[in-house]
Amino acid sequence: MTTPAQRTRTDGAMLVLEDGRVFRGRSYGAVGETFGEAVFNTGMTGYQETLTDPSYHRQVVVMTAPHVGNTGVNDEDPESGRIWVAGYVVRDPARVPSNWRSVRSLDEELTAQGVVGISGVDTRALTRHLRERGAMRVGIFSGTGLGEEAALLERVRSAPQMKGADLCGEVATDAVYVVPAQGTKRFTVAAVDLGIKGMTPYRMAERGIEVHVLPATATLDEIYAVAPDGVFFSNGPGDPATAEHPVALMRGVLERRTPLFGICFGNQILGRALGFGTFKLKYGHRGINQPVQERSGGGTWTGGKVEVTAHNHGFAVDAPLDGPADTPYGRAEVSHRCLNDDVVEGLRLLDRPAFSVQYHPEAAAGPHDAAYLFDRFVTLMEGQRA
Ligand SMILES: NC(=O)CC[C@H](N)C(=O)O
Repeated sequence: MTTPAQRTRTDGAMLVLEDGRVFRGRSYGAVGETFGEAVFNTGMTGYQETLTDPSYHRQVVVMTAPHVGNTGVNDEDPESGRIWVAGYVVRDPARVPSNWRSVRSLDEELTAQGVVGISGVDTRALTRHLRERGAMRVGIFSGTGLGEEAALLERVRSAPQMKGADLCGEVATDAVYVVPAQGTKRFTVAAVDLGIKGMTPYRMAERGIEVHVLPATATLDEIYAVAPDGVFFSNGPGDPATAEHPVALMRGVLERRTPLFGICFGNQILGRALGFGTFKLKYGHRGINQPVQERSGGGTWTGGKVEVTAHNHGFAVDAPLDGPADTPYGRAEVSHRCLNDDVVEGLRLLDRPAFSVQYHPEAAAGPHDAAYLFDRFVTLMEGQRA
């Protein structure tokens, strides 16, 4: 393997999109080749959290922020034990990282983890292309992987699609683990790991919740064996239309009327459990400054407040924005919508203790506008005890 120090900055790399558009740049991270779905992330900060978010499994992430790697890599910020993105595209990588927590450069980290990237790409032009044409398959090639454009294009076109991909089983834990409550334990939550980010159990733990993280293949009996006050369904990669087992599990939880909270993939699973469809967005939402409005009112629901939120989703729920709909589990309404494009960003049951959001209240790196959703989950569990 070529180390970043050995490599000359002129080592060429090529990015080939499924529709035939090609971008040339320099090798960044590991040398070799990789395939995935090309998506763009508009966050100006949080590249470590992005890289290690399991929901990015099989995606090649294009950063719109022009300088990436400025603060290097530390051992505290990862959302999981490894980098999950399939490939990484940046414009201008930091040559000298600078931060008091930095232990190595991002280039070194990508290389050590075998993640193939490309730098020196006009990421603005690439992002505009993806916005116009939609997310699509892509390949990055460097070193001996560089070859005839036509042959490379052929290989990109034979890579798997994100639509129809069933990926939770590839990223979720195999064994149960427990994240202890901080301070006095108040509640027990069973969290179904569909690709959970490390910050999520932490946000619950700091509210006195002991979190039992269960594999995506867990059964309803295994969930109830921990005597949960609430059940949580996490974020995760792939197409929610394939997630038959999580949908069946969630229906079991809804039938028992156990307080339920879902994030991102968990919101899509709730949509499906209620009988709504899901669909693929043209290019998705990925960034940390998306405006979302809470539509639901009453109690702790604000009926109009706008929050700035972190997103990473390429699919969405198809549910009616105009008022509650009847479902097998009572009335359900769209609780939140994205102000950019009216995409459903949250669901709420009116007759059972269950809600979910499409975005990320655990939000590392920030913003923390939506942290109240964890308090709302606590309130549901308190209500069930009363
Ligand atoms: N972060 C997530 O949970 C993503 C959910 C789903 N894989 C999507 O892309 O929409």
